Amino acid sequence: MTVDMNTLIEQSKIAREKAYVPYSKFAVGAALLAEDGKVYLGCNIENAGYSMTNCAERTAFFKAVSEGVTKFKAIAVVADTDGPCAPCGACRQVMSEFCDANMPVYLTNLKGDTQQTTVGELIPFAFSPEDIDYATGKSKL
Ligand SMILES: O=c1ccn([C@H]2C[C@H](O)[C@@H](CO)O2)c(=O)[nH]1
Ligand SMILES: [Zn+2]
Repeated sequence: MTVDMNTLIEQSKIAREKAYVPYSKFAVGAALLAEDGKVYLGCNIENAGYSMTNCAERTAFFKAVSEGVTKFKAIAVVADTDGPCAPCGACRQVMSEFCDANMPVYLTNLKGDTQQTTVGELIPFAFSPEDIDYATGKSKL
């Protein structure tokens, strides 16, 4: 069974319910569809040392990658925002590490506004693994 956009968005709302956000109270959920059809859920996890906070999107990616899953087909992100919730720069960089530029990203909110974009649109001209020359440790750019 393939997971469609609406199912992935519903899953992201379920993920959001687990958000640990005592400081910002801004709960975010993400649902990441892996190539094999499995969905990895992520929520944001805050910390009294604010900078240790992990976003919902990266939680989902790190759960999958830590289980050996590194290929993905789509991700949905949801928050209680006026417009569709946009991922931060750190999450865009992580997306660019593991996803093709044309991978769909569904940005949504609790009201149901949905904006479909792609990883490449969110992070054009990304620094990627191909930019590093591992023989010399220097950038190829
Ligand atoms: O796309 C986003 C944007 C923000 N946050 C989290 C980080 C922090 O916990 C809270 C406020 O920035 O929202 C996410 O999880 N994903
Ligand atoms: Zn983020």
